[in-house]
Formats: sequence, structure tokens, C-alpha cells
Amino acid sequence: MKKSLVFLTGFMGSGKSTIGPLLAKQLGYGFLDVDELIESVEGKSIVDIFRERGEIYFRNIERKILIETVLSLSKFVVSLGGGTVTFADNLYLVKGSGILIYLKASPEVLLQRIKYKTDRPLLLDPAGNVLPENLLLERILSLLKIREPFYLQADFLVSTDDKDVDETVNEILKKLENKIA
Ligand SMILES: Nc1ncnc2c1ncn2[C@@H]1O[C@H](COP(=O)(O)OP(=O)(O)OP(=O)(O)O)[C@@H](O)[C@H]1O
Ligand SMILES: O=C(O)C1=C[C@@H](O)[C@@H](O)[C@H](O)C1
Ligand SMILES: [Mg+2]
Repeated sequence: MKKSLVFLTGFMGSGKSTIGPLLAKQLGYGFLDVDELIESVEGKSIVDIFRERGEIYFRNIERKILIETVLSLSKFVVSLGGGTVTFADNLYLVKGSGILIYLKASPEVLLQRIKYKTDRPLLLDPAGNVLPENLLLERILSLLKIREPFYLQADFLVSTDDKDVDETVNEILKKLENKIA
């Protein structure tokens, strides 16, 4: 059966928030970024949510928004958070409602894309500072090891390492042909 919800998953910096709106425009779909919705519902940044309430609080909000708002959308592209499909049975729920696409990038490319960013709490040190490059790469590698088995359960993956943003969108459009309503 053809579906009308497209989900983007992948590691922090893989391009979910960048590709999502461009893909939605090409498909004539609406666009929603789960991280942005969480920030607007909570009235604070994700860094502040993690710092003040902790990761489990964040995961429960993320899951509630997924179930109560996101899964019933139609003709939408949804950029998930980097950890959404790794928590509880979120992966199963997402795959049951739409097409899941894994935006894959190598650890080295991810490192280059995210090394100066301060808005990803899982990549900061306990004091909230950006990690030095060697420790950041270690963090990326250890998280990817746990997460990639979840990401790889997507309906298909697109490697973004040697592509620019437009090439990535075009490859997704090609792979989605005949699969969505
Ligand atoms: N081929 C590509 N596809 C996607 N993004 C790319 C590509 N090449 C370079 N980039 C850059 O990589 C960065 C991806 O960051 P983005 O915020 O979209 O990641 P994200 O997956 O949403 O991360 P998070 O899980 O933290 O929300 C952007 O700065 C984007 O311009
Ligand atoms: O990979 C993750 O666990 C996260 C990724 C971001 O999208 C945010 O959802 C948050 O920073 C956590
Ligand atoms: Mg994002």
C-alpha cells in the first residue's frame, strides 16, 4: 500500500532538518521537525530540556509527540530526532505509519559537520562545552555502534557523504517514486 508520510532518520548532523523541508517542497507535502516541535511545546531549547530535566524526560516528550501528533499526519515529511527510533517501540510505530529513510554519513563526515555546534546535548561535556575533536569522534563512534542497527531498519538509506544537499534530495525523490501517495 502507498503511504503518505515520509520520515527521515539518522545520526546528529546527517541532514534530517536540512533535507526535510526541501524534500517536502518537492513532494508538495507539509513539513514537521520533531525537535523544533518539542522546543516550541516546552518553550525551551533542547539543550536546556536535557540540562534541566534529563534525557528520559526528553524521550518521553518526544514519544508523546510522536504518538499524539506525528503518526496521524498525512502528506508530510517528518524530520525525526537522531535518537527517536532508538527509544521504546518508536521504530515500530514509525515504520507502521510511513516510509522511513536513513540519511547515512560516515563518522568522519559527521565530525566535520558537527564539531563546532553547541546545540546537541549528547555531544557536549558535562559542563556543556563542545568536546575536543578526538573525544567527539569517540562519542560519535560509540553512539553509532548502538544506533546503526536501528537506523538500518529503514525502508532505504541514502549516503550523503559525497553529495551536496540537492543531490541528496534528488536521490531520495528517485527512490520514493511509486512508493508514496
Ligand atoms: N548531502 C548533505 N545532506 C544533508 N546535509 C548536508 C549535506 N552536505 C552537507 N550537509 C550539512 O550538514 C549539516 C546537517 O545538519 P542538520 O541540522 O540538518 O542535521 P540533523 O540530522 O537534523 O541533526 P540533529 O539530529 O542534531 O537534529 C547541515 O549544516 C548541512 O548543510
Ligand atoms: O541523537 C540524539 O539523541 C538527539 C538528536 C537531536 O535530533 C535531538 O533530538 C537531541 O539533541 C538528541
Ligand atoms: Mg535536526
